[in-house]
Amino acid sequence: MSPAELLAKVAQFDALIVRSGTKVTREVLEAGRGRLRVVGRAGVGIDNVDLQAATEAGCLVVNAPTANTVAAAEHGIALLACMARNVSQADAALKAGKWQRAKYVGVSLVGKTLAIMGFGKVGSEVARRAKGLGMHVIAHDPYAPADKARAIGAELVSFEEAIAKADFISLHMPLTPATSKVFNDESFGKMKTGVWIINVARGGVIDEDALVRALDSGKVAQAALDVFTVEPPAKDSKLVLHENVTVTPHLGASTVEAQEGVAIEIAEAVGGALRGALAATAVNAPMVPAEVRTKLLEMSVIDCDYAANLSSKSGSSLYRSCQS
Ligand SMILES: NC(=O)C1=CN([C@@H]2O[C@H](COP(=O)(O)OP(=O)(O)OC[C@H]3O[C@@H](n4cnc5c(N)ncnc54)[C@H](O)[C@@H]3O)[C@@H](O)[C@H]2O)C=CC1
Ligand SMILES: O=C(O)C(=O)COP(=O)(O)O
Repeated sequence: MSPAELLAKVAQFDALIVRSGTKVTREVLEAGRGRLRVVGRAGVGIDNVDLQAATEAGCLVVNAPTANTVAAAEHGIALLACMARNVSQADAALKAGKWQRAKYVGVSLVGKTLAIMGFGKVGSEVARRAKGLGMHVIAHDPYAPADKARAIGAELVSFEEAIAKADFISLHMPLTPATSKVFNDESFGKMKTGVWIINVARGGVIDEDALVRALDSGKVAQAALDVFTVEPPAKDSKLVLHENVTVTPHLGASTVEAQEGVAIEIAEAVGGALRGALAATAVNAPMVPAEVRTKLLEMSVIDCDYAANLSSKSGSSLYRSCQS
């Protein structure tokens, strides 16, 4: 649907399920007021949903946090290996009739230091795989427990230490106000000259103009990017067209297996949230006497199925059910 079509139709639905391409703006949430109870993000990152506006509209936001983890990690590893061996550039050259073996000498991964920025579900799976490639793995994550990293053979370090020591840096933190453009002129300046960057997280964590400058100066040897500040990026984007940049169109979660898993995970999450919303409606229904409402709230109404069932009953039977 186009944004205009979504605005026109959203009020007809109790739940809306989106991927990253749909922006659930304040305008969309306002248009859905009165009917829309749940926004399901069929994937991990919820930076495309206006959470404040959703809260104000009384709309629950749920995601599918686990089903695409491996797909995203595998894509990160694919980009890492592809970039280190100039696969996309050599492929384009050979298809243009150029047999350039000397131009496309790569670098080896074994023994190199990989910094994982954001040691959550995807980051830790990338770490596991990188260990298998013989890389030395360090990680930065202000919230990850050190024993989780140790179990994988990775060392948790500060932001400064991670970016200063790494030969390769792979980004796996969410896009939040705190992570917006944390990779900028200043942080590129603190990295090793000739560092390699992989981004399967969100384009917005990098200042893209600063990355172009770092690529032009040779500070960054190459970058492999699955995500961009604006998607799709402009056709004449200097970053996308840069000869030392490998790009994919936000494909991290796009495997057959991941999308099947995400579909199931988000259906369950949205179903659960709708039952919860119905439970709240049942408890707050005008025919529920105040003392029964108080009792139900004391019980926290943890049995959503039961409460949802109540909401579908007529006034008097609802009252009797609440009493019992
Ligand atoms: N390219 C793609 O198709 C996909 C992209 N993603 C992106 O990857 C991100 C990570 O996904 P998951 O690992 O599943 O999420 P997660 O929530 O398991 O991990 C994110 C980690 O980042 C850490 N973090 C938060 N702020 C940080 C900071 N300032 N510096 C360093 N670490 C910080 C958190 O503590 C957490 O451990 C998602 O938010 C999403 O934006 C996820 C799946 C597919
Ligand atoms: O799960 C995520 O955070 C992703 O970035 C995947 O996005 P998509 O559902 O493929 O548009």
